[in-house]
Amino acid sequence: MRLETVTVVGGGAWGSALAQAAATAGRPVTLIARDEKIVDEINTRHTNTRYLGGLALDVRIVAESLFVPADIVVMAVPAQATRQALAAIDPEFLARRPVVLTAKGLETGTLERQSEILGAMAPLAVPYVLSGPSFAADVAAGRPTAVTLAGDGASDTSELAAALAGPSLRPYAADDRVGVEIAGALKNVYALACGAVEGAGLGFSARSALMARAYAEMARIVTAMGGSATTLTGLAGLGDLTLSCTTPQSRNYTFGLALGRGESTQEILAGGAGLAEGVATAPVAAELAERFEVDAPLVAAVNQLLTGVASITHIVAGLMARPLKRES
Ligand SMILES: NC(=O)C1=CN([C@@H]2O[C@H](COP(=O)(O)OP(=O)(O)OC[C@H]3O[C@@H](n4cnc5c(N)ncnc54)[C@H](OP(=O)(O)O)[C@@H]3O)[C@@H](O)[C@H]2O)C=CC1
Ligand SMILES: O=C(CO)COP(=O)(O)O
Repeated sequence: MRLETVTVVGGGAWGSALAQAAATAGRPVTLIARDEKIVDEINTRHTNTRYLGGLALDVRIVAESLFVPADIVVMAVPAQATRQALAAIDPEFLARRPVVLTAKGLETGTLERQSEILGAMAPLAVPYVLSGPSFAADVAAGRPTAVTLAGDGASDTSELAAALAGPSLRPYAADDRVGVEIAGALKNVYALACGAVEGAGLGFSARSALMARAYAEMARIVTAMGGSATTLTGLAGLGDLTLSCTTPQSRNYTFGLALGRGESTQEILAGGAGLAEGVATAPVAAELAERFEVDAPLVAAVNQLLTGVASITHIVAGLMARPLKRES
């Protein structure tokens, strides 16, 4: 199959960064942004100041407001917007083509993963998931990043990985699409928790303990949902959990910092916080954990914090008082 041209759907930070990676690797790339002002700015000034500040974008990136078919389609809108963005694309343009899903979240209401949404909206598309430790600012600036690109084992992911690779973006091919999708969504929930621990001044020992227990919880959820725990040892699991749980460069971590300092979810949202996918994903993850009968106290704790039913002091005391058990 020819894998030369790329269309990236989503004119935000991540879509622009992925378009930049494709362009600097010499691939013809079109970036689809729904905001005409952003389309115009990218085409004329070669910047996307709203989402990437003054960073210079590759002049070869062509921005459009309407979908342009390509050999590879990359979806890079927020997880809750993927269904709507796909609805604007004729499914025939996606049929039998690789569609790379990059949003890290689970859909409210349906509880669906991104590939399930794609399956409903464009059943003949060939779904892949790209995830891992990769801030848009780093990818766009050409700093070295490595990610997991997962198919379902039925298709040749290595060929697609080669078609997406560039000097600063190194995709590793994998087959556990479910594991990668769940890991990417859950790390945002745990990043909220880790930010809250720092915001409440509970110390880095607590944060590291939380990360390790989050990893164990993630493994229980992933395996219950049909993914592999081994996937979590890689970039999309340990790699992204480590990145997002340790720095305020993560929007989820920053949202958690504010929660830990005592601000409510509503106050933080009203203050114009950047996209924090974990906020919408946390209740979905709790529902899925219940459906798959998985013990997920940390997902539950994040939901308590987000809804404001308990203070962080109370929540942490509850976690510390859980019955002692063997580590697993
Ligand atoms: N930023 C990052 O470092 C990374 C982000 N991701 C993931 O990528 C996804 C997108 O994040 P990111 O780009 O950072 O988010 P941003 O908030 O930077 O950008 C979101 C973009 O999506 C557009 N959009 C929103 N709703 C729709 C819609 N219904 N139809 C079409 N376009 C829409 C927005 O348009 P408008 O400007 O008009 O509102 C905006 O261009 C998230 O799931 C995130 O977890 C993954 C790895 C890294
Ligand atoms: O997923 C990311 C880095 O891998 C980006 O994290 P945030 O969405 O929390 O900023």
